Amino acid sequence: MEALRRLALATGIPLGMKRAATLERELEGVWDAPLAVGQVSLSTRELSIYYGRTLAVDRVSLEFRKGYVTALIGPSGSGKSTYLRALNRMNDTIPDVRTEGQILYRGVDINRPDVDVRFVRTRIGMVWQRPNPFNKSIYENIAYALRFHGVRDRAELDARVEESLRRAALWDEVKDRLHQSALSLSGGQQQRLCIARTIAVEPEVILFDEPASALDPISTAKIEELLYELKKEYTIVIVTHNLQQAARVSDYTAFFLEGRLVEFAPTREIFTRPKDKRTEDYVTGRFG
Ligand SMILES: Nc1ncnc2c1ncn2[C@@H]1O[C@H](COP(=O)(O)OP(=O)(O)OP(=O)(O)O)[C@@H](O)[C@H]1O
Repeated sequence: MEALRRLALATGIPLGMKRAATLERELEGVWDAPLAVGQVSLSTRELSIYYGRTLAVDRVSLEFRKGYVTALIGPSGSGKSTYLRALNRMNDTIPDVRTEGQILYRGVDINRPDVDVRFVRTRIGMVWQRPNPFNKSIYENIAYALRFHGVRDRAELDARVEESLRRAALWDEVKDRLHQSALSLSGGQQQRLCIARTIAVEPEVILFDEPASALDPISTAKIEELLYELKKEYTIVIVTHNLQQAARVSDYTAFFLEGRLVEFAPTREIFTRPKDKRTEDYVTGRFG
């Protein structure tokens, strides 16, 4: 039970959840249909999020497309992380949070109480700021998540562990030490292992909450290269404080200020000819 509790904390997959399957039924034949690059996989309409009575995100509407990285930027406290966490219902784990408006995954609203958040989090994965591997072997970090999702066959487990590690650009560094503790890896390797663990359950969208802010420059560069590779197959949303990083890795940028979305545009436009004076002041370092 303790192990399951830890898995729930690390992956956001809640315990003891009855599989309501409402969402799976609604999305039958839809969620696993291939999505072309450029199609919207996730969006929000007028999404507002309150902590108690405090409004942290104010009526934000945005669209996230397959094959692209969207960066969420803005000063501290502008609501980026709160918004990101809402996208796979991770705020449900925080007491007193209220979310209004729609979160549409392939056009179906997942911001409803009858939705199985476990299914949501399988489709929409999350990578946290600090690498959080389990205190288990490298292999088990991934196999464990797969078993939780019903994969039992040893050959299939081996193949999916290898494929996930390859996609996370970690295989060559760990293939000879798969059964060593994940905690023996460097911080950057641990973060790529967490990415491999997220990829293993085959999500469509990956949410990154400042994935490189705890890493050294070389590890950061590896994560950025990886984002470039991953975006070919996924829809990626990343919160970053690092404006150069947003400019390097993202295709679209959303600028948040005081809980509101000020501007959303192709990254190049946000950084070279923003429409809003506040965006310009922020990206040129006049505040924040
Ligand atoms: N668990 C919480 N309980 C109460 N208020 C919270 C909680 N988390 C965030 N807030 C508040 O919500 C607002 C938005 O915070 P959030 O962390 O989403 O902003 P952010 O833009 O991601 O900031 P940072 O870049 O510093 O992480 C802030 O006013 C913050 O104090």
